[in-house]
This record gives sequence, C-alpha cells and structure tokens, in this order.
Amino acid sequence: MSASRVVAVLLAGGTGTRVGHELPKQLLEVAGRPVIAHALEAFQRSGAVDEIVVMMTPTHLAEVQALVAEYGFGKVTRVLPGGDTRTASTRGALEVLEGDCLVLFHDAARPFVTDRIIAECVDALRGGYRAVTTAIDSADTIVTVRDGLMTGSLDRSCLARCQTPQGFARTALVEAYSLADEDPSFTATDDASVVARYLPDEPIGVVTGDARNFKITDAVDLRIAEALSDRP
Ligand SMILES: Nc1ccn([C@@H]2O[C@H](COP(=O)(O)OP(=O)(O)OP(=O)(O)O)[C@@H](O)[C@H]2O)c(=O)n1
Ligand SMILES: C[C@](O)(CO)[C@H](O)COP(=O)(O)O
Repeated sequence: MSASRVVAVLLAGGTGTRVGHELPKQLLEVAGRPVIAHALEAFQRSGAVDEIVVMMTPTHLAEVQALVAEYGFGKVTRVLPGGDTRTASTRGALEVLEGDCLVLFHDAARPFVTDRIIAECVDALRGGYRAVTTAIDSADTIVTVRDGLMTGSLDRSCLARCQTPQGFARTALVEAYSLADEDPSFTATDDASVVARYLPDEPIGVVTGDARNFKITDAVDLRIAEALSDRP
C-alpha cells in the first residue's frame, strides 16, 4: 500500500440551472444545512481523506469560506473559483495539486455520499488502480433516441450509472487531460470517462455506489433529499 496523501476535490462550480433557484443548488438548504455542507462533512469525517479543496462558483466563494469556518471543516485548505464547465473545474483543481497524491473528485451536489464509498475508492487506489469510479446498476432499460424516435436499446447487463467520487492517481488524470487538450472534439460529463477515452489501456476500478448518493439535479431532487435526510 502506498502512503500518498489523499485530497478530496469538491466540484461546486456550477450554477444549478436545472434546479432553477437564484442561489447555486449546492448552497440551498437540505435538513437545515447547505447541500455542500453535507458532502464536506462526509469527507471531513473520513479517516481516508487528508485534505479537501473546493472548486466553487466564482461569484459565491465567500459563502463557502464562511460555512467552512462555521462548521469547522479543518481539512479544507483552499476554496478556489471553478471553471465554466465541470471539466474546467477539474482542470483548475489539477493545476494546484502537486506530487504523487491520490485525488477524489466529488460532486458537491451529491450530499449523501457514504463513508463506505469514500473508503472503498481510496482502498482501490491504494491497491493499485490509477483510476476508479463509483457506479450503480441501472434499474431502467437504456435506449438510444434520435430526433424524438427510439432507435435501439443497450444491453443493460454491461451498463452502470456513474456516481462520484471518482478517484485517480493525480498523474494519471493529468496525463489523460493532456491528451484531451489535443482533441478538438473533446467533451466529457465526468472525469473517469476522460481516462477511459484517452488512456484506454488503464484499468478503471468500479466501487459499488448507493441509491442515496444521488445527484441533486432537478427541483424535485431537493424534496427527495429532504425526505431522505429524515430516514438514514
Ligand atoms: N462549471 C461547473 C459546472 C458544474 N460543476 C459541479 O459539478 C457537479 C455536477 O454538475 P451539475 O449537476 O450539472 O451542476 P450544475 O452545473 O450546477 O447544474 P446545471 O447543469 O443544472 O446548471 C456539481 O456539483 C457542480 O457544482 C463544477 O464544479 N463546475
Ligand atoms: C459526474 C456525474 O455526476 C456522473 O454521473 C455526471 O456525469 C455529472 O453530470 P452533470 O450534467 O454535470 O450533472
């Protein structure tokens, strides 16, 4: 097992357009505290994590700095402005991280990440994987749609729905993003897919996720989160 330090990066640079509030969704309250505070609490509590960096919507850095102080999240070393896209926020974090650290990227919009998931992601990296994603089975059949018409369906036995954290040896993710820089058609909605695409020989471990670790995406998800927080 390597002794590399583990940095959790909370990706909180979005504005939450689909939720539709004026405040970014990660600052909206669920069970009496901001969504991002729930996620921060999990990484603060985890014995597997040494340091936390937050990539926040540039216009709302002060709110996060204030809540870090209020809740005493002592592992948070930096609250930095996120980029225009999720991957730009990831790149921003990679620019400030150094050395052979292990990095867990987590959506601040997933408040109910569990201790087990965090620990298993770190174990997988310490066990030798240079990339790992959290994922759960899909209960739904996934189909392809074009121009409003269903064009086919995918074999569900080899599909999974990605959650976060996604973890990496820092150097592996830097390498993948450097190759992505040379691709004019680059787009991605998560980080593990960047490794899958640009470092195809790199095995990517899969940690079993949890239905509670869902992403607050639409307004209804705030109500679901509120209900779940009453029933652990
Ligand atoms: N420029 C961005 C965009 C998103 N994120 C973060 O990535 C996670 C997943 O993104 P998403 O759910 O799409 O959040 P938003 O971009 O805020 O939502 P929307 O797409 O509805 O605007 C969130 O924690 C979000 O804050 C980020 O760090 N930087
Ligand atoms: C990273 C992610 O949460 C994995 O499911 C997802 O891809 C983020 O997508 P979003 O459109 O930025 O919410």
